[in-house]
Amino acid sequence: MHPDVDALLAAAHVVRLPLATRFRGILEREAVLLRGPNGWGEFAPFLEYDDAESAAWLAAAVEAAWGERTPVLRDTIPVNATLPTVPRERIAEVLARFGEVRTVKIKVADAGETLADDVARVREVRRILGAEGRIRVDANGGWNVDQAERAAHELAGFDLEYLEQPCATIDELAELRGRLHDWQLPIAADESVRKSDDPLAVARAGAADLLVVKVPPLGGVARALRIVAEAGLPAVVSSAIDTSVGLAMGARLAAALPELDYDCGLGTAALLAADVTGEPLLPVDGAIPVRDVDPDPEMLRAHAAPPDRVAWWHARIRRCAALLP
Ligand SMILES: O=C(O)CCC(=O)c1ccccc1C(=O)O
Ligand SMILES: [Mg+2]
Repeated sequence: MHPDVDALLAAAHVVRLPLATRFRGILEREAVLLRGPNGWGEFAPFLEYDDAESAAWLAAAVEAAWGERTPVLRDTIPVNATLPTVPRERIAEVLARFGEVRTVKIKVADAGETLADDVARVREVRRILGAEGRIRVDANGGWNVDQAERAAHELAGFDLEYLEQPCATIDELAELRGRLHDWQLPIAADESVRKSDDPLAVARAGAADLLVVKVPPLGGVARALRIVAEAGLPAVVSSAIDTSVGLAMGARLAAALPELDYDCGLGTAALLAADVTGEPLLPVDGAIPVRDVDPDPEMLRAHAAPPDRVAWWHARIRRCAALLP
């Protein structure tokens, strides 16, 4: 199952794709697509991640392209729209990229934004979606416990589905969860799962009501399935501004989970201005299909990263491959 590093480099296509809107401060997304005997995998840890963290992403890409497939239980995955921190006037236009979705995840607590800005965005999304729509917010750990409690208070009238990673640490999440208990506002853990040495610690601490799980940081579909089973909590599968190849990896996990009660964060092909296939995994009627994605060689060529970036990614793959189990 494990290709050696020369096989990995021979299988690698490094691309740089434009985003339709700024996300996490970036306007372009670099990714490596790897073709193995069993399909395609994606290796795209964010540029600032260290090698230890990035090695899990490589393990996931290798599993996708060289490993066995997990049996799937469903053939489409309901997804949410993901709303980056955009001005209120642009919200309708960004959401329209996702087509007909019933669920929106709104980024909040971004640097330079006030709680009033976040509340205004949530209000606008509720107006667009109507009372039936589902809204969740993701603070990426940007609030302390008091700020998060305050935000929960201000957002109380908008019938939120859950708060994703309101605070950075497991202790803070546990404290907040205690304070919000009477409010019936669930807390989802994302970074506390994918960036922790122990992805089960947050569940063991009783610090979250549900888990956000992503295939690459958890080292693959098989390991992510084990983590969800051991945690014993509901899970939402999400992504990281992946190409359609990476989204297909997430869809496979979502399709294999025994229970899937929440719409998944796998609609983000809508945030790309270009993808690697002419048949991208864009949401249709609020869902994406579970299927293999084969990049179009023409599109890989058209979006090939510049030579210095290819060399940078090859060096990163070499270092991460040395850390694989
Ligand atoms: O979950 C989603 O709706 C999409 C993915 C997403 O929000 C995300 C994308 C890139 C990096 C971090 C995150 C995150 O969930 O925190
Ligand atoms: Mg998140």
